[in-house]
Amino acid sequence: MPSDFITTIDSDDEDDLLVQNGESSKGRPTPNGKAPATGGKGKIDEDLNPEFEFDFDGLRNAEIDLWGGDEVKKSGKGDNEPISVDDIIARRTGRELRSFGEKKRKRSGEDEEEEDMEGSESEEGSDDEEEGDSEEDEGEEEGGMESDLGMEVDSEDDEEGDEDETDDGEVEDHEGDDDDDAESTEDIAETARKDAFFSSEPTADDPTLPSSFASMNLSRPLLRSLASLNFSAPTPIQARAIPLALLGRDILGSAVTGSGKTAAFMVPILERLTYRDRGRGGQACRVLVLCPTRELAVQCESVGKALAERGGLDVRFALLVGGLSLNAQAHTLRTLPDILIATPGRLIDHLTNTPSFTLSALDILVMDEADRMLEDGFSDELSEIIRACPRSRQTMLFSATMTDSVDELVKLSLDKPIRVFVDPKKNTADSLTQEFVRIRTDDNRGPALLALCKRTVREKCIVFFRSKALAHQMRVVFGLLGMKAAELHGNLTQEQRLAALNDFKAGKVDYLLATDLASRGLDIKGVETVINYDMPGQLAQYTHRVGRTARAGRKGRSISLVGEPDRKMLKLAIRQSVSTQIRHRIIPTDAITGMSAKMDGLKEDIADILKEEKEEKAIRQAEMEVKKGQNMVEHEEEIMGRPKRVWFQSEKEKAAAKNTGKEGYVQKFPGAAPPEKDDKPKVKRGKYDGLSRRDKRRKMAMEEDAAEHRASSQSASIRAAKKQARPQKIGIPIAPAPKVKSKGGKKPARRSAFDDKKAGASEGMRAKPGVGAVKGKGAKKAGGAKGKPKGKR
Ligand SMILES: Nc1ncnc2c1ncn2[C@@H]1O[C@H](COP(=O)(O)OP(=O)(O)OP(=O)(O)O)[C@@H](O)[C@H]1O
Repeated sequence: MPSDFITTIDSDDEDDLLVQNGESSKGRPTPNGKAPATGGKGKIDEDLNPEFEFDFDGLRNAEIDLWGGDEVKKSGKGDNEPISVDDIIARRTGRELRSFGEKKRKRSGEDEEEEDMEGSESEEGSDDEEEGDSEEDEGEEEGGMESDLGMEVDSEDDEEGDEDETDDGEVEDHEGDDDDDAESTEDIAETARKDAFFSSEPTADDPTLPSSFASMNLSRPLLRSLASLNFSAPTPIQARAIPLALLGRDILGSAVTGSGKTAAFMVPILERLTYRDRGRGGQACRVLVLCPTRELAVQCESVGKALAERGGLDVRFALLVGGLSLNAQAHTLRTLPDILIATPGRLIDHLTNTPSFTLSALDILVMDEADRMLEDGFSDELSEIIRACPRSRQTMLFSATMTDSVDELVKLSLDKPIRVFVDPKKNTADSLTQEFVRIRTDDNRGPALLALCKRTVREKCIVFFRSKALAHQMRVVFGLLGMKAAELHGNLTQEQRLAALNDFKAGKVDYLLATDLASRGLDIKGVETVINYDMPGQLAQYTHRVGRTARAGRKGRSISLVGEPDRKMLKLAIRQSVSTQIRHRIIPTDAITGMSAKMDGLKEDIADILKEEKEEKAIRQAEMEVKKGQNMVEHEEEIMGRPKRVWFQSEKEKAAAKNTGKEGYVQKFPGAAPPEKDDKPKVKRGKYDGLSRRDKRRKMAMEEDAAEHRASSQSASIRAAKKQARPQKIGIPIAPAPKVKSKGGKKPARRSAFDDKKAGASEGMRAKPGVGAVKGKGAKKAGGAKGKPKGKR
């Protein structure tokens, strides 16, 4: 591997990458007035995927409001307005925090506002120092890229490097003929299983792939809608997946982050719903889209709604996610919405507790970020959901890091799924530049991040942390240093989570300090930089994190702080990327030491702010308790009269499932860091020890509920009610097809409820002859819904 393989950025100047990007550099001062470094830049421009030549002048996402869904707006503020760390900081420092954009506007508009210039002056000062610093640094950082990052990146060299690490599982893979033999036998067996499991239809190099949405025979309203969203041509995954999805095929879809996978399943869903039977009895929940996080579900719903509304389609959605009102959701469910977008936990809650809600008429099941959903952590919930879905459904799984491991997929009872993997060797977008910063000691991590943000990455940046506590602490530090940040992690209320996203999206804050909660699927326009404060434990996580930028053909960069323990992950990350996308960034030592001193000076303030926040929280909590008590007194009858909820998993079970998931995932990725384990000897704890009062009460209530439920016949009556309320199959009743034993002699032929004779399978799916018409033999599913597309062999 040649040592000049990776470009070294020898100062933390504003990288040329974003300055090149017309939209992002607008109005931004070029630090030091330096000409941007040219290394590799031209190459990136040339490498821009031509398939993403869309019109991106802000129209698209400006028009799809991803975070402002009705359900979200409903959660009003008022008495329970969350505590703002920014307010506490402002009170202490006597200075209100402003975003980078606001500061810039102020600076250019009102020169007299000297006090606002303070921060920016010091920023400029630090920029002026950069050149000298970086030169010094070059001297310090001897040995170029390889010794700096302590590794080689060429595949051959990698193998050599690996051989040195005798205790490395990866090395063993390369060592010894016996191992190779065993591995290859395993490979052959696995390949044979895959061949038997998946459909062998070629999709990747099919010359008949549609080059426009119009040639997919989509209905006019949908074409109108796509045009109004500026989706002028299908992305590669859309061109491959949409025609197959319209035919009702089970699909396993994978393409790099930000390549339009959401529309790849949403468009065919909407198209097929256009032809559903709307008569009495035809109404039912027909489509379920499962997402691993609430935010992703909100986003997915917004994309679907935007597509439907713009085409004037009469399709109703329901968002079933935790953190939003259960009652409102139950109410919507009673109206039998067509498409459910849900997170697993809340969906199961409704399946268990909302009378008459059932998935028995479901036609399409989609799992977004499916590899995540297939992890052990979701296993129980997933099995429960799959059990509730009819076998005859169509199933579509999508993810940028999709697995085609048969072991994991069998539980979904797929029917000859087709793998639609766009460029499976490539996991990151061509327009992404990945930078790595070597961190010598962990103490330097914080200062390095702050130096980077203070001097270089001033806005539109997501910073990923491994822990919620760290993300929160950093927010305080950012605030004290005058940088406006929001945090996004699981310790926040749903309202706070969505507010953080909205603020970031609107540019009210420059940094989103997040945990992996935000790593998957989120499509936030204009994110220029993703910083990994630490390397994540799994490669897939890394791929998704950095995939929050450089989406849909736009440019973006990731900057990862890499310490010694992250070496393996670094190797894996480099291995899966195009070499021209990799850079080594050096942050001047002076900048780090300076920042370190600043952080030391802030220690007391940080502790005080966190304490003040805690106290405020406690006061709010107490106030809430009082309110609750009052409510209880005033409305006791009504509250006690409500049916008791049944919980699918206790908190303990949930935690256990989560841990299994973590461990399982780490095993799958040999380079991954082990899950955080508590090595301390376990002291036997009381049942409710360590729980907050709220959690303790909740736990007690749950236990009571569970006990009562076992004794009562409630679930039986719900089941009976559900059975009664089960919607009829849509369309004209079709005489049951004579039972034909398939070759394997096991599964009965599938039917989709969309395969309505009246609409006609080919009409309903718009599968015109020659595009995807159903042919007798290939029509595996009832009505020929899953006939193989003509001309695709
Ligand atoms: N055909 C198209 N033309 C133009 N823009 C598109 C097209 N399809 C999707 N997009 C845009 O591309 C962006 C990324 O889409 P999407 O969020 O679906 O990506 P993804 O592949 O699901 O990413 P991830 O793997 O991170 O979940 C969105 O802003 C979307 O509006």
